[in-house]
Amino acid sequence: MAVLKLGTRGSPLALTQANMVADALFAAHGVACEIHVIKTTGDRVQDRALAEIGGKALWTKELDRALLGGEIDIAVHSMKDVETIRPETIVIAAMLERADVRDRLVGADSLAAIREGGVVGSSSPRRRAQVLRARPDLSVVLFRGNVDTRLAKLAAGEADATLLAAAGLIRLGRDDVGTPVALDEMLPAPAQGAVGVECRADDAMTCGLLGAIDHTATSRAVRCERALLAALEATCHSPVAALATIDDDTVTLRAELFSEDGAEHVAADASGPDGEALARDLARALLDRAPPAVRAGFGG
Ligand SMILES: NCc1[nH]cc(CCC(=O)O)c1CC(=O)O
Repeated sequence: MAVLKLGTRGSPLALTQANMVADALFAAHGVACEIHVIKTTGDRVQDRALAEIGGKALWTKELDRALLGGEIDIAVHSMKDVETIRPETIVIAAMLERADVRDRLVGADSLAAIREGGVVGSSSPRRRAQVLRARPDLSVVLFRGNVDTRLAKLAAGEADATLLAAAGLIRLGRDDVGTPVALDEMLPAPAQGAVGVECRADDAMTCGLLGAIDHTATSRAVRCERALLAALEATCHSPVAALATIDDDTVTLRAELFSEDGAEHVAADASGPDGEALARDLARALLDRAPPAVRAGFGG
């Protein structure tokens, strides 16, 4: 194998993550990667909520096509942006070790410190519901674009505060930005902080190379969180937070579902040896207890 053709989106965060994968492959096998930047629909459309224009497939469709067409050998994604159901011809063959899973609040030291009636910028249904749950007096306005675009909107006064994933900020060397929000206050999005690498299902050699850079605990946790999304039939509109942690052979999954306006929620947690079975059971328990306004966000 001369070089592996690595496909990625072109945002600064995507490129940083692509280079992390290239470095890991070089360290493990001495294999070099050639980085191919692929523009996705999600990168082009910046003025509407993701959920409104077609969901997470906006980030993956073009990379899937390049992968299946042989233009690239591997595709690197933020796992948070990868749809729950993937084509059978593509496998998620590795995940890098997960970074800080928390959200960071930028513009205020805590949600409680935001001025009465203030404005938070976010386009995530989960963050919106969590913010409104904690502070029903706030309003949440649409904020999209990459990390720098969002910080520029904040600096321009379009909102009093915004929320960003700590993982993205840390990987961009912006660890100085914002204050981490405690997990008890704000559970993250499923798969937040994890970088995944996909290859063609029939490309055994590349699957093998990727297997060697897989961080097992991260993969187990993220697969559990993704199994929860599948069992909930969550879409990109669904306000859902979840975090799986691994302790020896035991997976612990915490999850919370919200109504769109954050006024209602259900939360639950469970532990067991089989993360995916655990996720299915927890999904059923959550949906059984969910009031109609929460239930409305799930089930297709
Ligand atoms: N939806 C955008 C997105 N996808 C992944 C990250 C950050 C990195 C990660 O969570 O792995 C972000 C930005 C954000 O939420 O602040």
